Amino acid sequence: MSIDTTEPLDRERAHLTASRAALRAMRADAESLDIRDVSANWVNAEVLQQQIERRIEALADLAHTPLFFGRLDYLHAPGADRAEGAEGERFYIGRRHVHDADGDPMVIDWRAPVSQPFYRASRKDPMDIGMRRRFGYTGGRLTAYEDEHLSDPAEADTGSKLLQAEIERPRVGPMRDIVATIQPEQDEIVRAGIGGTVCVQGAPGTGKTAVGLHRVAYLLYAHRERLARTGTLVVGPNRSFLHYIEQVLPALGELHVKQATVDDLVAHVEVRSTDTARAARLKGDVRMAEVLRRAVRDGISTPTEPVVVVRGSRRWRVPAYELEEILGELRARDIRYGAAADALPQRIAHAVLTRMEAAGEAPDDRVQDAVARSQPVRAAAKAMWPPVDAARTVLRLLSEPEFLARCADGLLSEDEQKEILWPKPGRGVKSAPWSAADAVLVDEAMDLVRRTPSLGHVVLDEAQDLSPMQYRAVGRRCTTGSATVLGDIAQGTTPWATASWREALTHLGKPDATVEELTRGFRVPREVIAYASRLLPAIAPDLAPATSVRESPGDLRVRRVAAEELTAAVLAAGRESLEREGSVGLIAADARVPVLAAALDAAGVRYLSPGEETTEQARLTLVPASLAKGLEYDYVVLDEPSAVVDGEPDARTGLRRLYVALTRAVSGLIVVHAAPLPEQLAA
Ligand SMILES: Nc1ncnc2c1ncn2[C@@H]1O[C@H](COP(=O)(O)OP(=O)(O)OP(=O)(O)O)[C@@H](O)[C@H]1O
Repeated sequence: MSIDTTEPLDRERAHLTASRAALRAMRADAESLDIRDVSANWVNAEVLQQQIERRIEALADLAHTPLFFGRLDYLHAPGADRAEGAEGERFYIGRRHVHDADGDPMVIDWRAPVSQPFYRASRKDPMDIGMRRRFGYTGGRLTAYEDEHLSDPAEADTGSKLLQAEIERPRVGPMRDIVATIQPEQDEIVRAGIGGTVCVQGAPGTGKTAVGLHRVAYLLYAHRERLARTGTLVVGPNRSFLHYIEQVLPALGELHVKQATVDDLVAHVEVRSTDTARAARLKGDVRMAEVLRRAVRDGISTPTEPVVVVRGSRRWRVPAYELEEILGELRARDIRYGAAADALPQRIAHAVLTRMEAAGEAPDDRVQDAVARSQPVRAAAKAMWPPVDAARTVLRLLSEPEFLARCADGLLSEDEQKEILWPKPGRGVKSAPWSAADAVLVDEAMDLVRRTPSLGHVVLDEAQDLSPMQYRAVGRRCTTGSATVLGDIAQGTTPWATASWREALTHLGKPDATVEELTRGFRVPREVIAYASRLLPAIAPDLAPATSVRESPGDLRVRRVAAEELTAAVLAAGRESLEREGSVGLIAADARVPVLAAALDAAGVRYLSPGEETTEQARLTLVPASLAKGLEYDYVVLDEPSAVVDGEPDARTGLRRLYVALTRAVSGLIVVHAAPLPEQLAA
């Protein structure tokens, strides 16, 4: 390996300049396209114009994201049969494809098959690569390169300094893409086929979120048309997290991926109350799916009267027993409640038509439609299979003890039923005291009535925190597509957090998904992860601690102070951290946040809320422990660990919350406490 700054660098800079010029020309071409002559009608023209505008948008030259970050020199032309004399080819690898005026590639998209060896080739398997070159940039300027001759046995494998520099880079601002340094084990997940669902268990900072986002970008490249039709979605735990990650995909040229929380997906009713932990757990229990199925079907009733249809001078009669048969058949079929309701009048009409034919008439489809729409048939169908409003059904379930008892018979104990009933019955869908867990029930009920449309691919981040009913809600949004499920059992902080990925995947409707594990940590320094891992035996005994790829051991300090000095000491630690480069996160139990906010205000220290972008001027964020998940800061000051633990309904959840808070630091962690540390940490 060599880091060189002489002449070859000039050649590479020249290629960069030429590539940027080529990109500008591509954009100018797109801008000057005149579609008036080629599109026959205005609908086509509109669609075409939109596509062109998207292309122009995607071709923007972003000053701070280098156009290419790597180069591959193949030993032979890819695809050529490697005959002697076949010439090797050189490819520059970047965030998007750039070609010159003749259409020859100047930069290859990182997602293209020829780019793959950039991420995967090794000395063991050089993948026909003679040389792999990585480029280093400083403020948009190409300043260094690093070569590996993978087939040269004499060259020592010393690891990449540029990779190391990228990992150690001080953090400011939102999450960035890792496209220049995706690691082989990450690349395998990024490029896994679209057909299957992949679940990734990974310790804090192993790149789960990064991998999930790059996977979406990869799938959009490899299956652009299909996914443009069906759509893609990234699901994250909360708004601040979504703000933190929202610029990664646009930087990769993907501007149209939806991002949402689970609550957003099921926002059919206004959430205005909170459940007890026990009620929320019960409402998230998978038994509720069957309770709801019964509730939705509760109104179905066996006919006792025949249907009589009058046409002209004749009366046609379908007896009750035959109606009952039709009903039985519909009940047994695995179709949505609403679809069955739509089908029922047609079925009854069919029975009428059979009678007409038997009597020598020759009715056609129009007659069948007319019969199906006739008043007696519609009335009978409505009585047998009444229309259902999903939200009203759930409202009744949570308001009427007898209705709940009927639907939950043999599923929920009396005690459990009491627990989930609202203290006061809801009056109407608009004003009822819906909780977040109730909204998920409404979503399930809606899907029982009408099938929820499925997307092509869904990425589910921080998946460990979902309840079985929430997994089902996400799962029905990818029934015909696939999913990437990312999480860490040790970071599960909801009372219903999953204990097993197999189980979670079953609820999601993807029981055959493959489960991969990532163990190399890119965020948390060695000493800090070792400290946090003291909690693992108590919170997730089956998981191995992550290893850290960071060279610096990290800066870990634990300070005990007198109770009355706690806030001042935390403030001092915050100030101390601000003297270093990069972002600072002051993490505290939610209940401690107002006190710390007041202290920061009084001291004139400017601070942000999670999700607000850190800048060179505003680098300190005050983070309630409940929002720390998924975020990272260069330096973390952790206020009173025992308060973080005590903020949760049970000790295990508390320790998991603490584990999340302890694993947000990139460079250093200062723990400040007045109360004794939790014994697992003090050990
Ligand atoms: N291959 C890589 N090259 C450079 N940086 C990386 C790489 N993989 C991950 N990182 C960085 O490591 C940090 C942690 O990544 P990420 O947030 O994706 O981890 P995570 O597994 O989702 O963590 P958590 O469990 O805490 O949510 C991020 O700053 C990310 O950019």
